[in-house]
Amino acid sequence: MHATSELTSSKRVVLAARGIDKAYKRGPWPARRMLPVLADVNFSLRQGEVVGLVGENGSGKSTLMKILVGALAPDAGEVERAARLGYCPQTPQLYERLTCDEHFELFGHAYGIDSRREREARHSIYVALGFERYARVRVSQLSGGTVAKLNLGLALLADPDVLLLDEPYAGFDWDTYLRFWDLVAERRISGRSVLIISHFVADEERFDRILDLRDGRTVPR
Ligand SMILES: Nc1ncnc2c1ncn2[C@@H]1O[C@H](COP(=O)(O)OP(=O)(O)OP(=O)(O)O)[C@@H](O)[C@H]1O
Repeated sequence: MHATSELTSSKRVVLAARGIDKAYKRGPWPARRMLPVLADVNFSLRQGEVVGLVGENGSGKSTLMKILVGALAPDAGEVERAARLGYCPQTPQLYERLTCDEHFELFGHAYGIDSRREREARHSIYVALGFERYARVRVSQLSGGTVAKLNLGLALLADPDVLLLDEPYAGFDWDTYLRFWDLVAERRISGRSVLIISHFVADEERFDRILDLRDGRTVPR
């Protein structure tokens, strides 16, 4: 793990969750019961931190991520967002008939970025992740790995202060995996924060902190 984690502890908190509970309804009526997934989760992310949230399949990682970004309401607890967030969901929310370029244009409009800045950002994302040659290819014709690059690229487009990534490197080849970590390291140096959730962590030294999600709670490793 990075030696600077003590340094970052003096930095401001950009995202915090306190006392988060979440349960889902399960099973057919009338045998419906509540399945508790998160129980009193407390979490914070500081400026310039790269944090891993690790847990086995079904442990509630995506549920917590959705609550952190505001896509899902918790049953109890609160989330404080003190910076601009970018979110890369586990299942890409893309349009089959649109090309990569068209996605960047569409998301650029949605983020309110002017078209010159959007084109510059798009170009550097293509170069950083190595998929410029697919710029004019429709999503329906892209490989799974390229879809994952586009999904990540769209989260990067508005240059958010905090990047929340749900299983970002699952479909990446080795070269892209290394490019991904270069990109994360650059963001870290420039004071931006990254939260990565995954069911496995191969390179612990790339993170400032790793938290395990176990029995509905986050436990520092
Ligand atoms: N909308 C839903 N309704 C009912 N149960 C749900 C719903 N979403 C998730 N669950 C259940 O909540 C638990 C946690 O799911 P979640 O997707 O948060 O886990 P995860 O740690 O991200 O899993 P994975 O590593 O497989 O992606 C699982 O048992 C899942 O089946």
